Amino acid sequence: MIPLLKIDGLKVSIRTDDGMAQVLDDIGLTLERGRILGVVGESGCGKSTLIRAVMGILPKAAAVEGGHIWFDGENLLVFSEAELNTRIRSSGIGFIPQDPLQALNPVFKVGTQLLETMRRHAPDDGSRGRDRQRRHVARLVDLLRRMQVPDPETALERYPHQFSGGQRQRLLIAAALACSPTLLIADEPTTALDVTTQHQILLLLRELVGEFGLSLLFVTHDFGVVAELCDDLCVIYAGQTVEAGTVQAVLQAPSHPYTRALLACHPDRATSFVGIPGLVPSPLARPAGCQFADRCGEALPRCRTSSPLPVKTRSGANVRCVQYA
Ligand SMILES: Nc1ncnc2c1ncn2[C@@H]1O[C@H](COP(=O)(O)OP(=O)(O)OP(=O)(O)O)[C@@H](O)[C@H]1O
Repeated sequence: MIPLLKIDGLKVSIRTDDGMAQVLDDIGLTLERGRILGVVGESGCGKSTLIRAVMGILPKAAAVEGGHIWFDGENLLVFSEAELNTRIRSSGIGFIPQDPLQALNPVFKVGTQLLETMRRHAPDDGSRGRDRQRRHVARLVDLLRRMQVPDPETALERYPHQFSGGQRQRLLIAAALACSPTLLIADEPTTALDVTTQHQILLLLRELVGEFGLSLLFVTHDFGVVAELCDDLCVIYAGQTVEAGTVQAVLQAPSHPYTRALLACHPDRATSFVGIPGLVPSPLARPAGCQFADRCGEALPRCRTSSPLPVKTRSGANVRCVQYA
């Protein structure tokens, strides 16, 4: 069966006052049906731009310079705005944002906001007017009950501030599911939550993937979350996929020096507070050769001149590093 989402060779640049920023430069990933793929990378690696490219909401100054985004076998990059609206942003892909407080307008009731999303994006089921509205309310109440939001019948009448952070995130998961998508994209949805609430939300997401037959693309910088939630993992650095494989393969035997450096920084593994020295290169001034070479403890002279392509290692993961080329 073809994967639900497959991205290959994706290149995106953004026009800025200081010149063209090469933000994505050869991103590749595969999300199989019914699986959870974690996309990991430091701040500034291009995770949000990748999500925007998949959802067709890149900024106007952005240009896709190469590659494909295959969704259910169709290249989203050739879809018109109208097709993206009716087929992708509605029933195709559901999005769970990082910050529910920012995503929900504080002055409108939760029901008003979620129903507006459904009014605009829910697939046409033949119902009209009040009948359609009644169906949407019933679907939302069912979903809120499933998300274990307290008093789901009255929740729609409440305002965002009347919910806790974890409950607000559950509201947004319900909103993302309301139009019955096949792909869910979550952008660090548990970052602002305490550890217990984070664990509950991750558990809920895992259950929903099985129950609703979804695939989940989960963006995070936290390997702990990846280990707990994901089946597969794609590590990105400076707009490139540097390592991709099953979570088991990559976490047990990380091949790319960047993956190893990121893992060494994780609180569960680090013996003291450490970080990777140096910064992600600016997309306005990408170095020649391997993008990680300047920060890599294992860099060889040729790393600064040759740009390796991803190759399969013995663990089954794909790695972009001259050591394996
Ligand atoms: N509209 C834009 N104009 C100029 N540069 C941009 C724009 N959007 C993103 N960039 C640059 O592209 C790079 C990747 O940004 P992006 O937000 O995709 O990274 P990220 O991995 O999601 O980071 P974070 O985890 O901090 O959100 C950064 O260097 C950023 O400054």
